[in-house]
Amino acid sequence: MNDEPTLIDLTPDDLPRIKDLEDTVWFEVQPGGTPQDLADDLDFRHARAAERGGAPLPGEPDQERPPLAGMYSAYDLAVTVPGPGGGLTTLPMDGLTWVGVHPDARRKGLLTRLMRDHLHRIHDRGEAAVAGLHASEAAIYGRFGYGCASLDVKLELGRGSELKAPAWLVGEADRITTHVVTLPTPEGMTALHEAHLACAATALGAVTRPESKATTWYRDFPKSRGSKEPRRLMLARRNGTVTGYAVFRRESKWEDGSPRGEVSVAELGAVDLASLLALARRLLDLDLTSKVTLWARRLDDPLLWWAGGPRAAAPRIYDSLWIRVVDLPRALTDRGYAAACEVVLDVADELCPWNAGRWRLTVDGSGAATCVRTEDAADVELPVAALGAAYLGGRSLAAMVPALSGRELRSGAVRELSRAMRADVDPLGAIDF
Ligand SMILES: CC(=O)SCCNC(=O)CCNC(=O)[C@H](O)C(C)(C)COP(=O)(O)OP(=O)(O)OC[C@H]1O[C@@H](n2cnc3c(N)ncnc32)[C@H](O)[C@@H]1OP(=O)(O)O
Repeated sequence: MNDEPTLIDLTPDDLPRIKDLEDTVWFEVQPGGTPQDLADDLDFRHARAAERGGAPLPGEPDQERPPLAGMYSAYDLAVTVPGPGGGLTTLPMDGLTWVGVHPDARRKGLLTRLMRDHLHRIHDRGEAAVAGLHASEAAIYGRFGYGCASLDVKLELGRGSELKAPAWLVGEADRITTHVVTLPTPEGMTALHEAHLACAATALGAVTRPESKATTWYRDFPKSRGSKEPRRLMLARRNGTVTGYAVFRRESKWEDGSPRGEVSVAELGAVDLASLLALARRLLDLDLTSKVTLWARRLDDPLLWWAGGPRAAAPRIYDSLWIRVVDLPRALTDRGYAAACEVVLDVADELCPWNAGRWRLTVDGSGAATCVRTEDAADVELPVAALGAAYLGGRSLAAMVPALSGRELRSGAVRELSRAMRADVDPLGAIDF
């Protein structure tokens, strides 16, 4: 690389060089893909890049615009978090995506510059108090203050697997009807978005797509999906009202003259257990298939236990949503708590210095909190990443504080905070973004 790259806003005019960078970084080239294909996927309000300086290098075409050395973008998402009194609440989340640094520019601190830019811009905009992401590699984002807040539990069930749900629930599931439509028609995408929002509001950890991307999220690229069918949407209805949905696609396979089709379920949401059961029973009984893979479930998922537990459902576990507290007092007061507590936190946060230092977090008996600056002695020292990891209530701060080089300075304070932040159930894995 020649000169130091300059950070710039990206616009639709940059699509050709965005595609050049993306193809080089990810080497997942879509057959027949064009720069214009990326236009709907990017949110140009958030798309930023590092533009390379200097003259073209030997072998490079002399283009009007220099190549990009790195880029990122983000979506205006929402995430469902613990609310006061055991309820749930949905908050804005700035979802980082499209992070890539050119192979020639890597390990020279460019991602570090881009991350500072991203987090400082979120803070300056003041729209979301937390940021989130899916990591391509687990070792990257802890250093930038993100903590892994939920797991992606992948379940694999054979066709016809028996789901041993209680009899009362089976009776209710029998009264749910399901039907399948093909995506991405405008009607299908509208129905999907409505179901997605309704179900996400009832599921801890669920991430929701922005309105602006609702119709384009699942665009179909027939050339690159190979032998897989287009995505399908299964909707569950009770008395005409949609109560759940699944986004899935099948891949036809045959072995020794027998059908061995595979079903991959990218999203499965339900506002109640009966709808979840009805959708799962239908997905497990699709003709010409032998295996159903369900992504982004949770370890205490009823489906896993109805199916017979870990031995039967072969769970594979990955890190799902990484959360970064960007505006600490807002983030800690926007969510609710399971128990009263009063602790002084001493937070380490180099990248977002406005969060660093001592904060008094006071939670009342209803689970609502205040969080104010204080000069009082700290009860707990902890890195900001620990608050991100505990944010959805799925991970125990008591386990994390010593593991993440935190320290308890008042006996019992970590336990108090840990209990207050915990949720009753595990968070669901987040949708892809
Ligand atoms: C939210 C998302 O979009 S996730 C997608 C992330 N993108 C990718 O994985 C695409 C392929 N990889 C890349 O484009 C690049 O290697 C990136 C973006 C991961 C890293 O960019 P770089 O500019 O090389 O990172 P940078 O030089 O700022 O490194 C900062 C630190 O992170 C470390 N680091 C960077 N990438 C990795 C990694 N993959 N694994 C472990 N450590 C890493 C560096 O060693 C460095 O550590 P140090 O501060 O102790 O020296």
